[in-house]
Amino acid sequence: MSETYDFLFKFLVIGSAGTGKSCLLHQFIENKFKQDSNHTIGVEFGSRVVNVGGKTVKLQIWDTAGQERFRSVTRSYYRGAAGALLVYDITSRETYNALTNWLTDARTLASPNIVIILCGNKKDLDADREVTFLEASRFAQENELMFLETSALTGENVEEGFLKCARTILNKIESGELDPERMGSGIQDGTPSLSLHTTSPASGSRCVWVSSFSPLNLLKHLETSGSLFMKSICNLHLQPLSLWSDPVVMEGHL
Ligand SMILES: Nc1nc2c(ncn2[C@@H]2O[C@H](COP(=O)(O)OP(=O)(O)OP(=O)(O)O)[C@@H](O)[C@H]2O)c(=O)[nH]1
Repeated sequence: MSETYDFLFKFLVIGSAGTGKSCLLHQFIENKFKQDSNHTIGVEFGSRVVNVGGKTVKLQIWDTAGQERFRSVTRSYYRGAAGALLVYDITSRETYNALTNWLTDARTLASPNIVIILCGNKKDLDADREVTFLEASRFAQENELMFLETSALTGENVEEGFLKCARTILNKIESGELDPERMGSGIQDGTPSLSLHTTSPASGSRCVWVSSFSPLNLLKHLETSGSLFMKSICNLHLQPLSLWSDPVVMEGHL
């Protein structure tokens, strides 16, 4: 179905493996905890339309694999992201110590202006905490990040994290600090979009990928990210069905 919205923001969810990135995305999209979450291979995708400050905003969210072996693939998705959730696990100092590397990647590969919210996830496991709220808040302050502790399990602060990030981007657009027209801003206005659907007969799951791009950005996107990655790992063949019929304009087979 075609959706109308005022803006589309590209978001990333980044951070070390096992911190709960996929569960946070799932909680935000489905409003429930993802049981038996497995390591993400490459990237996964979700989207949701939200209302922020009187505007309708579609969040196009790329959940990246935290494992080092996927780093070169996931890095290719950073370009042009407007916002990011940078996730660590409050029960793992190792994931907290890795934050600086993730932050450097986000600011160099996405955009120096990317709006980032630091999420200390697994807040429900307070008894096993290895990172205090205070030290993480200091880190956030020193690095000009917003900060929240979240729980993908209980849902606490999950919606707030995504919305806070979106609200900040919108404020920056309204104040003129961010220009949505700039190439690579990670922001599109609500012009008609194309959807990209793929089907996996092997797994029987449909809509492995569903994403929307304005027509102008579609070819660029296909060149730079989704299709190349999918082609490289899954031998995906994309076939245009019809360029202007919404929602299914392309179909692929794994
Ligand atoms: N208690 C608790 N467990 C969580 C929470 N979020 C995620 N988990 C668990 O943490 C593990 C990893 O979660 P994922 O969402 O797969 O982690 P990820 O960051 O996406 O991992 P990669 O895909 O490898 O980068 C799973 O066993 C989840 O059940 C949370 O808020 N609380």
